[in-house]
Amino acid sequence: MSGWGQLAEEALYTEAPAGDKRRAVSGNDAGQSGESLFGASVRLQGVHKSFGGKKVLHELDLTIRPGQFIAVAGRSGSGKSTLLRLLAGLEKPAEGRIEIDGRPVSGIGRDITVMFQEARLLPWKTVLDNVGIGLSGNWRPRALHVLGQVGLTDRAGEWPGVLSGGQKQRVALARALVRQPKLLLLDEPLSALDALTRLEMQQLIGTLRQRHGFTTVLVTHDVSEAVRLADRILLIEDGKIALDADNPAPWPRDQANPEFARLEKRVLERIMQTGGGNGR
Ligand SMILES: Nc1ncnc2c1ncn2[C@@H]1O[C@H](COP(=O)(O)OP(=O)(O)OP(=O)(O)O)[C@@H](O)[C@H]1O
Repeated sequence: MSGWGQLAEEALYTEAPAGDKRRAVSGNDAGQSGESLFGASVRLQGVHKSFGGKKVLHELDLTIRPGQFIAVAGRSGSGKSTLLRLLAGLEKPAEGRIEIDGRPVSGIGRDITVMFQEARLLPWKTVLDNVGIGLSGNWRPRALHVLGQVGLTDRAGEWPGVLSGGQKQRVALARALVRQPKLLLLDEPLSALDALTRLEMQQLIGTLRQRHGFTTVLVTHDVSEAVRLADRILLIEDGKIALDADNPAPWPRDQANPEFARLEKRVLERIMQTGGGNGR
């Protein structure tokens, strides 16, 4: 996974402008189909991205409906994080257009928040203050409300150092959600967690997404995670979308559901077929 750098860190903590008409954090937008009046629409047209002459993404066309949950899978080095960084405005495409709600990408902080593999909490701030980093005005009731949604109300006054890895990621999730994003970008946020904590976090993210209706793009190596969480799964290989599959299984998704197993098998087989064509 590539680093997001200082720019991302600073932008992550920037508050949405005053008067911005955000849906209340207790809103309920996303239906079973993932359609939402609140989530951002995303459109990529003819996107090319190279590093040092090496094509990473090319001729990428993609439309994401408001409120849809997309998982991006693929072999290591296939360009998943690059796609996420392009959506966040942290990288510019060499060619092509990327629009969020019909406007060119303007960066993290306003409508877009991100969650990384590491929670990136400030150790000298309490849990509550970490959630509220960069916010001004009367943010505490809102931050406490969101901490309640991730099950950490009673830890609000503690230091991050005493939390478990899963609890730290819950704080990071609260910090992302308190900004009421229209687009949530998840760059393998659960990959460092143990299996049980990971399952609990998947459930939490899926439930909160259903409740709030934000559009979500999750980069993951874990095909089960992709099928459990996403309405639609993209597989990137050789800079292109090698598979674009809708998930027929209804939320909450049960691994025992035959549709779940069929889709998981299909994605895994496709990954095996691709054979690491990028040579990485
Ligand atoms: N800033 C950069 N400068 C040069 N090359 C880069 C840069 N960012 C990414 N790359 C290269 O682009 C390719 C795709 O990287 P990317 O991080 O998008 O892959 P990924 O699919 O997210 O990989 P992983 O699953 O291992 O995290 C890799 O070959 C990587 O080395």
